[in-house]
Amino acid sequence: MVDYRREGNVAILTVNNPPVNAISTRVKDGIYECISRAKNDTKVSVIVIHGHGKHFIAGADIHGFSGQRESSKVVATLPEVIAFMEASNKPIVAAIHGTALGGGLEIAMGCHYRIATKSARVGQPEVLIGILPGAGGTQRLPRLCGLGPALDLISTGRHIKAPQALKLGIIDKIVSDDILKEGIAFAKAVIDKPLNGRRISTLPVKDAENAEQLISAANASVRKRQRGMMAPIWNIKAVAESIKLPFDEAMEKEAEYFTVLVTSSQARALQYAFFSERLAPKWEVPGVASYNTVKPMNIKTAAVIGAGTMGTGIAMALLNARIPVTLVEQNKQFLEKGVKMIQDLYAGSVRLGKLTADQAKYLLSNLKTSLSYDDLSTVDCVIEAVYENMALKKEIFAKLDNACKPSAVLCSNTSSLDIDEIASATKRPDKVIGTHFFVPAYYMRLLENVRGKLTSPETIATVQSLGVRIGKIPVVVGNCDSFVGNRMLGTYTSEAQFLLEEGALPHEVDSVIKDFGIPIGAFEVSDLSGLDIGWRIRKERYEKLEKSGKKHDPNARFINGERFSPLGDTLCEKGRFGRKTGMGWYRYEKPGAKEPFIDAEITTLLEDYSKKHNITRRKISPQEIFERCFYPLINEGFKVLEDGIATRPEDIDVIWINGYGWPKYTGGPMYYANQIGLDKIYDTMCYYYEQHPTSSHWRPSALLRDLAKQQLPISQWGKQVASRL
Ligand SMILES: CC(C)(COP(=O)(O)OP(=O)(O)OC[C@H]1O[C@@H](n2cnc3c(N)ncnc32)[C@H](O)[C@@H]1OP(=O)(O)O)[C@@H](O)C(=O)NCCC(=O)NCCSC(=O)C[C@@H](O)CCCCCCCCCCCCC(=O)O
Repeated sequence: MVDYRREGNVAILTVNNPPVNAISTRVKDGIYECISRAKNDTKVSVIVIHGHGKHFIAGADIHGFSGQRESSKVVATLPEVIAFMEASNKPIVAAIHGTALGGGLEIAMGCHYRIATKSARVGQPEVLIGILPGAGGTQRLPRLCGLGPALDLISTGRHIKAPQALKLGIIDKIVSDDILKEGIAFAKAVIDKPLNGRRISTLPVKDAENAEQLISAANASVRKRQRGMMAPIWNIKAVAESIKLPFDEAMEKEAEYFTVLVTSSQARALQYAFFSERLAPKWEVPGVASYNTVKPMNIKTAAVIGAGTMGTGIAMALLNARIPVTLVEQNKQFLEKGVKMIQDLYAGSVRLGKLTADQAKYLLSNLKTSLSYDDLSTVDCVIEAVYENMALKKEIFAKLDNACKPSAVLCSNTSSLDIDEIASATKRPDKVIGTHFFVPAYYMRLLENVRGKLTSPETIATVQSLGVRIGKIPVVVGNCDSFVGNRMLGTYTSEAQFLLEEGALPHEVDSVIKDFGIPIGAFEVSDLSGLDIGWRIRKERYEKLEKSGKKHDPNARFINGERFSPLGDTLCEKGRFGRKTGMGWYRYEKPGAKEPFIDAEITTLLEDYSKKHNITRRKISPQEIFERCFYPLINEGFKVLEDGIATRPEDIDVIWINGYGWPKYTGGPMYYANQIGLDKIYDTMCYYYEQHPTSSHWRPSALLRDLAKQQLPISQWGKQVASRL
């Protein structure tokens, strides 16, 4: 785990714990033993610590916070090991490449010098997994780089690159990529330098005079950006101790606050989410294939069909990953508008300093445009991103099938339509797959990859690997109406509207949703994305119904015996499409304005509606709103597992956290269900199903029922499903 060797008078400690050199008990013990050995070795004058593989040290082993810890041979805790390093009379140099994160940076700060390669990143990301830097990070970082930057880095968890770390004084020098050679050379040059002033714990905190202002600004930012999370508040509190107490006493506070956080349910949920996100790309279709049995195709070039918001966003996601893209539209004007959208977004990134002008120019140089599918004969992958219309999509896929080389993978960005039907328009259904991106596609991390009945494992592997390459978290799901995310969302949006019919107002429903931690309410989001989008899809369904001989009544509150709310259609008929028309479920100052206001017209419309349908409006409690919005959604997640549409509860959680703003600190809907108690959810489902028998989303899932009855956690779901098959 930690190797020791000596080169002349330099002791070299190599941390070797793949894949990221995380600090396990054995690594911690190894560092302690090697430092002791170097201290006692009379031939050693200076010590270099570095990491084997891609990283210096990416922090403590996260598995250790909730699992069983290995017993320690040397007993000293990590903070004690770091204090032992700092007290050494022989200089210690941290030679950093890859990342020095969390406990890795804390170890580096226990050293007397820190050098790093230019591409190295450092940070204290503990807050993101619900804890705080518990090995002196909250006390040494403000002494090293100042209170303001330390508060920022520790409360946000963001990583910074070596050049910025150098500016902040976190590292002493940027060196070439031959990090060990550089470390040894640097160490030799500092052998005789006095260590006074190099032991960070002995230094005063920089910027202490502005402490009050800096701490209240940090707290204000947390309230705004990390609402509902407890870790950022405790992180700030721990850093604030650095200006109130001497180092040793503040370290005791750090340990006390660390204990509060590490035992919290938020920390457990965030750590579960951390590992779930890393599990998602490792897809598995039980009994068929999995990520480690199939090789993906290498995508060298891609095309995107449709230059609207979705198509241009997808094109940018590909361009950002240096994949040349051909953007195709049927109409020159649309194409030019799309290209302008991309150019403007890159120009904005340049203005914000996220890209240099040269980088933006390079990215744009990989964008080609075309009005003809004939230009797609050599591309490896095409992503269709036109509006949701089956006939149109089938027409496009038939044309793509003729125009593209036989090995090309054909993807549809549909958010709800049947992939098998789309694939049936081609002679290569094995190469057809859904790639459901989320708006804005260049930013949102979720990619829901929808496999059809005939999609080949190689095609699945290809889009999963492409997803990782373009910085997404790809999740494989099965084909059903609206797939996983939108299928579960459907229960929530329907129930939100039923609540309006029965007495709630849009802002009342939205505030319960936001209080739970979802950043935007159901009605706010509907106004943001445009009510007309759902209306168009529904109108297609009404037409289909009519074709099958069933007349659609615009006032109908039931379709095929299932409760339905026509309220969305009513608003659209009045031209209330949401923000873009200045009115939807809310009123806006003008079309396009962002701030929603409660609209008296909507209140009247709802009252009239309820009267017309003989519904007695009543005050609906926040608890009822909560249960009615979220329990059917969770229940649908269980049904999705039962149906084999999702292969793991973790995948559903990743979808909801990364595509729908579900608060990560609750772990996602499936993990959260366990926290509420599966029996409680099941009983509540039964209660509402009795009251609302015409809403099938209240029918409890059999899987939920079985687990609840046997008092089993969701982790046992696989066995339950298997036992019924
Ligand atoms: C490092 C990354 C940036 C790499 O990203 P990349 O995309 O390249 O790769 P992946 O993310 O896919 O990761 C690859 C692989 O590695 C696994 N992994 C990554 N990091 C860790 C980790 N830290 N632990 C375990 N495993 C990790 C990952 O799961 C993948 O595995 P797979 O099987 O899927 O291949 C990126 O990975 C990243 O950002 N990692 C997380 C970095 C991080 O969060 N670091 C902080 C960790 S927490 C920490 O360091 C806490 C410290 O402050 C120390 C706290 C000490 C506490 C001691 C308290 C004592 C209190 C005193 C009490 C005294 C009284 C008493 O004793 O009683």
